[in-house]
Amino acid sequence: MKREIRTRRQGPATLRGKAIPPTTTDQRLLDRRGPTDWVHADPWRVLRIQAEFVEGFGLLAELPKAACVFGSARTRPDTPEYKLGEEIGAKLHEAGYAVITGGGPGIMEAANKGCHEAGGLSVGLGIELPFEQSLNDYIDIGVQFRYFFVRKTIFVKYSQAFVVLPGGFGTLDELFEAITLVQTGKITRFPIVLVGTEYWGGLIDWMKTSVLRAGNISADDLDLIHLTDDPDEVVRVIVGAHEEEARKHEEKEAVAETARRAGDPA
Ligand SMILES: C/C(=C\CNc1ncnc2c1ncn2[C@@H]1O[C@H](COP(=O)(O)O)[C@@H](O)[C@H]1O)CO
Repeated sequence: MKREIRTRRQGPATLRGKAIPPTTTDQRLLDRRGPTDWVHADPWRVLRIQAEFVEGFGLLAELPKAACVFGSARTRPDTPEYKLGEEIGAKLHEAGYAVITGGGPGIMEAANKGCHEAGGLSVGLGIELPFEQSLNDYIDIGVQFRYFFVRKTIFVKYSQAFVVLPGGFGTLDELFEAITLVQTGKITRFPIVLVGTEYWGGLIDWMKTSVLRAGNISADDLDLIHLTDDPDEVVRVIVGAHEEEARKHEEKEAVAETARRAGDPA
């Protein structure tokens, strides 16, 4: 007579006899008792990080072409910089771009406002900070991130240009990240426009007199940055760079097509 062996199937695994645990996977999932310190452990964080990427990619996958606008979180609405941010937001929309910002106050709010009120698509990628802060009121699509580095990836992935108005450490961080990505060829088709000749002039001069002179960058690297005060010029630089890139792309495609035909006797 055949011996009856206690068997448990657990996903793809088969467990028999003493290998069978006292509870099922579902029981363990649904039972709230037990330690909770795993919530603060790195493997669980990795899943949260993954979830932020999934959320961001999913929400923005169908975003049309877009430009990021960066600048100080502290700029007040009654300042010329705020007005400039609004104007740039509106003009980017008129040129066919969605506007992406960090979703906060100051220049971010100004650019979102300009774009939104002009009828454009205004996006805010917020960040969880030690103090309570909600997304500004002029955002059509918003995401709140836990992790700065995930948010930065999303800024770069879903925009085709960076516009940088006067700002502090956060703005400088975003500016230099963008320059580094373009300089190292990690991103292409990516105009970077600094707005505010008086504010940024000193930094550009220092790059020329110190950084370039020391040989730490090349003269070409400085060409990656455009500097202006004029919102129309901001848009002209971006549109011009993208048209030039599209032309180059078409040329390349035409050369490839000719080569394909030449190698194809049909
Ligand atoms: C300090 C204040 C609010 C901070 N809130 C922010 N919300 C969203 N994004 C922010 C915030 N602060 C910085 N950032 C990011 O950095 C850039 C601005 O930094 P800066 O140091 O002010 O130049 C900005 O582009 C954001 O992406 C006051 O209420």
